Amino acid sequence: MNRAVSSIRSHHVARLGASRTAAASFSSSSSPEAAEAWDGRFRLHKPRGQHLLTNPRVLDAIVRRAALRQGDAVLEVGPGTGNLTVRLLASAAARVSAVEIDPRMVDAVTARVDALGLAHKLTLIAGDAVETEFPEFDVCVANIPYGISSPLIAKLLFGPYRFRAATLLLQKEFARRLVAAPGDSEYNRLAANVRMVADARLLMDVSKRDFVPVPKVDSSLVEIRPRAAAPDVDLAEWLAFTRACFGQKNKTLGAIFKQKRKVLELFTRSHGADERRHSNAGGGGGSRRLVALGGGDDGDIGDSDCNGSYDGAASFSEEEEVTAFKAKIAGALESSELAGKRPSKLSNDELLHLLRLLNEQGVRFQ
Ligand SMILES: C[S@@+](CC[C@H](N)C(=O)[O-])C[C@H]1O[C@@H](n2cnc3c(N)ncnc32)[C@H](O)[C@@H]1O
Repeated sequence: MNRAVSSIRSHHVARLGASRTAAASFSSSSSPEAAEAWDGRFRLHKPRGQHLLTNPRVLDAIVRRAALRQGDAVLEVGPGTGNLTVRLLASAAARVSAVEIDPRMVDAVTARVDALGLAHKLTLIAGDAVETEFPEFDVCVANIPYGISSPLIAKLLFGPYRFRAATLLLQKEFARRLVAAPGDSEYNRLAANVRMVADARLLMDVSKRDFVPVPKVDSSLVEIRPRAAAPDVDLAEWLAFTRACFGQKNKTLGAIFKQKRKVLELFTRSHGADERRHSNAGGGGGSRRLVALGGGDDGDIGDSDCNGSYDGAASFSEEEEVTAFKAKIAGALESSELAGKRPSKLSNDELLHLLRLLNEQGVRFQ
């Protein structure tokens, strides 16, 4: 979110009559499939996730499942040549803002929307959706490049945005991990973090044959609804805690938090956090960290099981302190009765209970 928006093009040129004619031509019953087909006018870049969704019935279904309301402001990420964009523009939505990284796609969607007389409803933002500040929106509807799924969802859910729902087409396996519940074989940090702030559900599966060029993977449409009330936890602390827990999700929590390296890492961090808290007294540092997480950070909320690395070592004089610190961690685990449990089997309430006990003992993750 730190980088400036590279350019914004707003179009206010069309007449309403032209929009109505255009709107009529997007329903699958009246539009020939050729309207969505790719004519090969330039090379599509697979590393940019440029797989265009060309099945009009699937495109119509996505807009239907998004349940747009009269007057909605819609955010689309990666409009490509505009197959979804034109349907969003023809819906009840008042306006669509679309963020596209590839200038060739920006030109393609601009020309198409101009020709349909719908440009007055579209704001096209040329830039990287992970870095670019989004305008206000009510709903996000997008067939996104799958490579940015995790940072984009982190930005939507842990950034400053307030919106009703995001209806996103995602890689099928990623979608399954996103909606997994505690105890499911796919349950993971991503799902735990999303569950903390939102409800996520699968809407439908989409075959890879509905895209051009055909990708290696199938897709699923997912709806993510942020909860109205913010959870009663410092989210930056929670995200750092789940990183520690799920880094080795097949180990028990007792085994994870007994490791010398982990204890030393937490010891150093907790002492650093104490110093930061004292120097920041009354400063509201938690929320500032969260804003950074929305885009300036690595945006990771758990799609990769990564272990934090730590290269520090305790000096002799610290050894006793570290031993006492280790005992505090063990004490918190014991009173939670979760030492023998794997994080992937636990609900967020159980994990949150453990985090609170650890925090009470002065153990900090952020
Ligand atoms: C999967 S295609 C979807 C195209 C179109 N929405 C459709 O359904 O046919 C993803 C689009 O996102 C664009 N894109 C890739 N990375 C992006 C990023 N970081 N920010 C914004 N757009 C990006 C690609 O150029 C491409 O147009």
